[in-house]
Order: sequence, then structure tokens, then C-alpha cells
Amino acid sequence: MTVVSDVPDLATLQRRAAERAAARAGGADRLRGHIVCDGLVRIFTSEGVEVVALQGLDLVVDRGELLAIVGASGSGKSTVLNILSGLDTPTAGIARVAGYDLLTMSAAKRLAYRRHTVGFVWQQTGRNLLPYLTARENVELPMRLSRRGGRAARRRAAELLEMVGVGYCADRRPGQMSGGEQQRCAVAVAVANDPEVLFADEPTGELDEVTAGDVFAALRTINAELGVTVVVVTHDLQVASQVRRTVSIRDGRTASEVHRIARLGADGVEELVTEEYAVLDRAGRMQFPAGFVDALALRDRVRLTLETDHVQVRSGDERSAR
Ligand SMILES: Nc1ncnc2c1ncn2[C@@H]1O[C@H](COP(=O)(O)OP(=O)(O)OP(=O)(O)O)[C@@H](O)[C@H]1O
Repeated sequence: MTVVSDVPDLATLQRRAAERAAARAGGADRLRGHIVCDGLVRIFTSEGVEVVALQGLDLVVDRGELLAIVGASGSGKSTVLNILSGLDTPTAGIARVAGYDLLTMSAAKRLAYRRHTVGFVWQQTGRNLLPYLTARENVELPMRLSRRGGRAARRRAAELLEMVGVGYCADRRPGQMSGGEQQRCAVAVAVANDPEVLFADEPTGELDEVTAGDVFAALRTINAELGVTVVVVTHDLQVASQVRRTVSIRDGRTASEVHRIARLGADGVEELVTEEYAVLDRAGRMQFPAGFVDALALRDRVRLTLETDHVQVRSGDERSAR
């Protein structure tokens, strides 16, 4: 069993996660679209005022992926996560996770979905762990509640704590552990019942950079070793260096994606490169990264020219066009 300190590089983890996920799914051809959001809309009404939190969000996450959703405060990140985790219902659109239709699901199915298909890690450590139980007892608890107690549960709890690098905390209560250790323990609790998908909402929001890195290492290990699809929501833009794909949300829509991919460099050595993509929705709309808009002072209208293999975008300002 792999422990956090032995974690291999991102590319190796990516391959391992894909292999484990394919094994879970029953073949590599069944990996596509573990999570699908299509034209997802969520409108809140409070005191007669409508707030459009999501306005046609598109997102596809494959089985076994490790994905971060980033965005400024109020961009709609928590709204997406609440919908995907079955806590909230969308107003319109498509939201499907592991074959469950989150719009039409009955209350009984929703409960089963939340108990067995998905796991959660929340920002507040107090929401993840019971303070009067040890780390091992916290991890055992979900299994006991699902009638999977006994020696097997004890063994799995110990293995999971080792896997996320806090095996040495097994007999400590949360109050005797650091914030980072508690969050890694929370990751073990979240996957105790072997969910297909793990959602984490700002899991490192209360941690410093180094400790946050340990928590991400734990999430990567769980993703690679168990083949669990992992979706992390955060406002921390630095997170792109910790995961393979980062989706950025702006104004309730998918704005752009950053992919980290392994490539062979000129010297024959494998290197990780970062590529940024804008997301085109079905109506052909896309959002430019804010940095591009600022750099060229793009405003209101832009001039488009179709070339043989690309589209050129220039300022629509007559003076700068001359
Ligand atoms: N229950 C609600 N009632 C009314 N408006 C809401 C509700 N929940 C969210 N909103 C609004 O929807 C928009 C998106 O909120 P959301 O919490 O998803 O953003 P976020 O990106 O997670 O922000 P943060 O990083 O600050 O948590 C915001 O304008 C917010 O005020």
C-alpha cells in the first residue's frame, strides 16, 4: 500500500488512476462522462429577487479523473458542488453523476446516492470528524453505519490512514492532530465506504501552503490507488500545479481549463507542461481569460478573422485597427 511520502510523479499517478478507474468501470471504453453537467442552471429566489448562480454550466469529468474547480468568490463553485453532491437541486439543465440523474432522483435514491456513491471533505475540519472518536474510529464509523463493522473495517481503516500518510495518528482524537492531519484523516473517512466520487469543498482553505500540499498529495494518492474520481473546489488559483486539470468558473459558467500533461522534451526526458483552453459551449460562446482581455485592452466588440487553421481575434477599436 502506498503512503503519501512515497507518492510518485503526477504523470505516473495519472496512468495509475486511469488503470484503476478502468478496472472499476469494467473497461477503458466505459470511462467517459462519470460526471456530466450540460447547460446547468440554478436560480435562487430570496425576498422576491432572483439570483442566477449558474447560467448554463457545462462540465464533463471522466471516471478516475482528479479535477479542480476554481473561481472567484460568488462565481458559483459551491452551488455546483452542492448540486453534484445531492444537497441541492438544479433549476434546469442536465446533471448526472455515476449514472444518477440529479434532477429527477427520488428522495430515497438521493439518500442512497449520498451514502454509497459519493464521499465529501468539507473545509471546516469539525464538519468532517467527530471530536470524541480517534482517527481510526472516525474512519470505521461510516463502515459500521453501513453494517460493515468488525475486523475487516478495522483493517481497512488502518490501511486508509496509512495511505493518506497519517497512520501514526490512528489512536489520536482530532484535538490531538494538526489541521492538515485532520484533513488527511477526513479524506480517509470520506472514502471508507468505497465511493465512486469524492467531492472536496475548499479542503485546504484553513491550511498553510505546505500543509495544503500534503492534503493534495493525499487526494492524489486516493485517486491513483482506489481509482476514485476526485473533484476539488477551491478559490486558490495555485492549485493548478497540484492537479492534472483545472476548470475555472466565471459568472456561473465554465470559462477556461488548464491541463497539465506529460510530454517528452527535446532531450528525451518526460516533462509536465501546462496548456490553457477556453471552453466553447454548444451555442458557440466562449469566455476569454481575463489576462488576455487586459493585455490587448479588448472591450465591447472584437474583430474576428477566420484563417485556415485558427481564428484571429483583434481589438474592435477602429484606431487600434489602423
Ligand atoms: N441560497 C442562496 N440564496 C440566494 N443566493 C444564493 C444562495 N446560494 C448562493 N447564492 C448566490 O449565488 C452566487 C454563487 O454563489 P456560490 O456560493 O456558489 O459561489 P462560490 O463561488 O462558491 O463563492 P465562495 O467562494 O465565496 O463560496 C452568489 O451570487 C451567491 O450570492
